[in-house]
Amino acid sequence: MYQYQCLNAISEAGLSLFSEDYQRTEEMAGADAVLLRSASLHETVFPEKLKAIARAGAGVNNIPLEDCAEKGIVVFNTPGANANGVKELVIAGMLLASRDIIGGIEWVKAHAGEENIAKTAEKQKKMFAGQEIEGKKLGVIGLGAIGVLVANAALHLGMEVYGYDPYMSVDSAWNLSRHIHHVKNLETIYQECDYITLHVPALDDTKGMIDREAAGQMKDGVILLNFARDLLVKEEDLIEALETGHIRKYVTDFPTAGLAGRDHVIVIPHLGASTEESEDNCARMAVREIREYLENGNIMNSVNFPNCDMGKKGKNPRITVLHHNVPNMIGQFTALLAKRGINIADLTNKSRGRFAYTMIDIEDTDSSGIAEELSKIENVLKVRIIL
Ligand SMILES: NC(=O)c1ccc[n+]([C@@H]2O[C@H](COP(=O)([O-])OP(=O)(O)OC[C@H]3O[C@@H](n4cnc5c(N)ncnc54)[C@H](O)[C@@H]3O)[C@@H](O)[C@H]2O)c1
Ligand SMILES: O=C(O)[C@H](O)COP(=O)(O)O
Repeated sequence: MYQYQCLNAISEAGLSLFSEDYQRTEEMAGADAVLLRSASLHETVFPEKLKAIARAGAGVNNIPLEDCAEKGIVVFNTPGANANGVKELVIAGMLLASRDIIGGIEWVKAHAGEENIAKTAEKQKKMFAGQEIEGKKLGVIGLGAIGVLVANAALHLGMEVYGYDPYMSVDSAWNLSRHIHHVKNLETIYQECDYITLHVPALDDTKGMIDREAAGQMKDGVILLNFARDLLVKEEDLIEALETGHIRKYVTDFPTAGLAGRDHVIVIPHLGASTEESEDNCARMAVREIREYLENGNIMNSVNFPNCDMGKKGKNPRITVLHHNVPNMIGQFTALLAKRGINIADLTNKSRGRFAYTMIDIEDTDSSGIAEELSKIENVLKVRIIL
């Protein structure tokens, strides 16, 4: 029986995919797997039994990935599963920033109950006039699952789209419309675009990327959208640019004390992925990843270990070893099995940065004591025998 814990509300469409071999627990100490959305794990002391963490979503800056890897905990996310939900909200954000829809609706609310409201509205509506997005230039920074969808959708709305992503995947390249200008530097985006939208993860080299210098290169009156992470923008520099009107509007999915209620800022309470469809998609993918790892040892969509797949486990035990990516690990594993007279039916080893993963199918039914012996090898992080 496997135990799982949910640290955030995870859609039933996903949880119902757990078989009767899985039981929900409220205690992390007993959990084999944890599912979460944006709950922070940076202060968490991880229990020995924990094997997997699945982030039902894209961003993993709420999880200490290296720390988890050192403890032999595989962390997964659900790439692309909420991208459409975010794309739709970004388009809404662009429209809200272009037309004073919010101001207009508030005006109507304030005049509720007035007999002559229709007549007054016709007189007052010039206060809420705006501009159209068709024909304007949009810069998309980060052409991953969300960036590509936003870029293609904006193109269909008649915008001229510039995209920047030096690390773009082949999949994204396939999905991106060829009508998008693929630019090689951020300066072009800053200097050309009327709207700029951020779709990069919060990493060391992206945190604070929108600072005074970046803002200074942008066009006067630019509209900036941030549905990626608050940390990408230096708030004091942003506020300065908003006060001078250089940045005309900032639309963000991340409320902060400094921005909530401020003029020229539209703050949404992190709703990008909060749609029925995205929540269901993320939960389903997260549960499938956990089941595949716990039951077969296969890793797909990990963000701290390499992906590795040996198919469905056969009738004999499968040994899985998470370890540091250093020489002679496989030599030591196979020597240990050879010493016991155990033949290997199949073996896969994959590495990713400092970490690696080895899966071994043995031609023997008796695996007793192997896990203990393998665990003693230096640089081994976690051993599992899947029976
Ligand atoms: N608002 C929300 O609810 C919501 C929902 C999902 C994701 N997000 C955020 O959006 C981010 C992007 O999500 P995604 O699903 O598109 O992820 P993704 O991994 O598919 O795409 C990220 C893209 O950013 C690119 N990138 C990385 N560093 C870059 C850099 N320095 N300059 C330019 N491009 C760079 C990568 O090459 C990749 O193509 C997530 O990391 C998360 O922080 C927010
Ligand atoms: O990175 C993500 O997937 C989003 O920020 C969504 O976060 P949420 O699952 O907490 O809504």
